Amino acid sequence: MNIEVSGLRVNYGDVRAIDDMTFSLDGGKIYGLLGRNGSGKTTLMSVLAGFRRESGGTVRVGGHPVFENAAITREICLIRDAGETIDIDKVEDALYFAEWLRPHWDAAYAGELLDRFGLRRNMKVKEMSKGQRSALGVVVGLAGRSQLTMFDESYLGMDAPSRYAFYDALLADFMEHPRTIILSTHLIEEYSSLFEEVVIIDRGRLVLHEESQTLLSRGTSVTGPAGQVEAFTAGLTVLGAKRLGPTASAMVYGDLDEAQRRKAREAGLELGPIAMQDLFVHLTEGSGDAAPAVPAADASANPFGDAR
Ligand SMILES: Nc1ncnc2c1ncn2[C@@H]1O[C@H](COP(=O)(O)OP(=O)(O)OP(=O)(O)O)[C@@H](O)[C@H]1O
Repeated sequence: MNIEVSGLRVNYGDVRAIDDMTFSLDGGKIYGLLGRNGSGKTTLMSVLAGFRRESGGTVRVGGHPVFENAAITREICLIRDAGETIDIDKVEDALYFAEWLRPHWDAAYAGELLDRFGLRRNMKVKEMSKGQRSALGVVVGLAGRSQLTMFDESYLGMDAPSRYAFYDALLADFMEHPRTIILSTHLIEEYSSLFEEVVIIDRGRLVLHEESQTLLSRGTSVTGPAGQVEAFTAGLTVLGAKRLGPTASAMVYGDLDEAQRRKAREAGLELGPIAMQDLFVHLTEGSGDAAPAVPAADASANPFGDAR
């Protein structure tokens, strides 16, 4: 299910949570929606799900407006952090409700997932732990097989084995039943390998939307003799650097061309990937401007700082 967002604005009274946001997603992929606290992720997903009306601009899912459009919202599922089932008595009631609501509901798969997360049908939702409630949300989200499925930090409270079980289940089920999945998370490194494309927002504005691989290719770690690392990175955008004895390692933002890579090799430097989380921090720090620029002062500052 494709998504087109054009000039979107969402206000809460005087607060503008989304400001002139435009992007489009082809659908049929797993997307990461990343942004710092209060950047507008939940607001954006609420509008995509039809829970909230846009204040301006347009949102189309599968080519149709979403708000108060039952034909399209029945194909959309948004699972919030504590699960969307919190006012429901028992797990079995949550499943019954989901089956009634979701046209592609797979009851057998829901049963499998309950076992995988150690949930029982007769459990009372209000007596479940936060992690168990999140797991129930995940079961409802996955077994619903909605054309557009969004998980808004739905892993909150889930322990590491449960989160890994979620990633495995999500990927396996997505391969068998491709659909559009949007995951918002602050656990960027845990999730990053799932994302085919990434949308980063900051203070209600789009920072970037691109393939994960393209984003990752913008960052390079440079490791080797400290003097050589410093000489090589002079004039480049250095996100961070550390030094251990005679060896230093720096994270560089921006494409390195073949000549630069050759120069690095000749200087005995090792080039490697850097983590998506480091790129995210760089892209969203400071002013929150849409352009992923580093203030000139940062580029010229000595990134090796006190470590020298
Ligand atoms: N009901 C509301 N009333 C007023 N302001 C709100 C409301 N909900 C959200 N906001 C504001 O809108 C902005 C975006 O909030 P939103 O919850 O969408 O961010 P988020 O990216 O999901 O944050 P987090 O990562 O902390 O969950 C914030 O400035 C927030 O204070």
